[in-house]
Amino acid sequence: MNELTIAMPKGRIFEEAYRMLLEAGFNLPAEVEMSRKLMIEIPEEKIRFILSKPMDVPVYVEHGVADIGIAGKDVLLEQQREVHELLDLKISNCYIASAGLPNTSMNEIAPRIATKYPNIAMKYYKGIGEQVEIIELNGSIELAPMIGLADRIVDIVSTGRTLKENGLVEYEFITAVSSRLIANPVSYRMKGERIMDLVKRLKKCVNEHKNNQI
Ligand SMILES: Nc1ncnc2c1ncn2[C@@H]1O[C@H](COP(=O)(O)OP(=O)(O)OP(=O)(O)O)[C@@H](O)[C@H]1O
Ligand SMILES: O=P(O)(O)OC[C@H]1O[C@H](OP(=O)(O)OP(=O)(O)O)[C@H](O)[C@@H]1O
Repeated sequence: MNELTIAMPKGRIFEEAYRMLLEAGFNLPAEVEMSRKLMIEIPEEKIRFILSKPMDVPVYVEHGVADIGIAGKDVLLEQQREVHELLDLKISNCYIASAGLPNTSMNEIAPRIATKYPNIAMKYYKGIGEQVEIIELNGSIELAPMIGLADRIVDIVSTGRTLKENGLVEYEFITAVSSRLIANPVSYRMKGERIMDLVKRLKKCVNEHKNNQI
């Protein structure tokens, strides 16, 4: 059996993704103790996890140091890397939207859009024929309209709580987001059997989740 290196995003997605691997029958420790370790070896399954920032997962997979990885569709759309998207895991669901102060229209000339997703935002506004100026931020995006840095933000919305608590309203839905299983194209060819077995088992979990929701 080939050794498989899996890039896992630390933070929000990790817990749901790890639980799914357990459900898929992989022989993993029931709980991963929260340590500072960034690489976890599971010799029984010939699996090695590398834990990275969510935005970095496609980088490891594209370079082939991880065979597969789990990444948000937001990250994949933003980065457009050379990786295969194998399966929608339908976890960590949220969406990308534009938002701003209530009852305000955008500046007529080059409205300013604050975002952690410059490519997604640029493509969206280009698509609707708006010429915008992108202001790239790394977090706390909702601050931007409040303090006059931007007319609108383009950011993730999940519960809507952050928008509400900062007095912002949603203007346009841009795209739905969930986590995806991705693979390095060479690994996909060389370790195809192993990767397809994993896809099959995870697909079964995705379908079971769907059936439980009906
Ligand atoms: N409410 C949410 N806010 C942000 N990301 C979410 C949310 N719900 C689901 N996600 C998914 O989780 C991923 C982000 O995870 P997380 O919030 O742990 O990282 P981050 O805050 O972007 O990273 P960093 O560690 O660099 O601050 C996104 O790429 C998205 O796919
Ligand atoms: O709709 P909600 O459930 O409120 O979730 C959306 C918020 O969560 C994310 O922020 P995060 O907590 O990752 O903080 P940061 O982007 O400011 O680092 C996102 O950027 C929104 O601000």
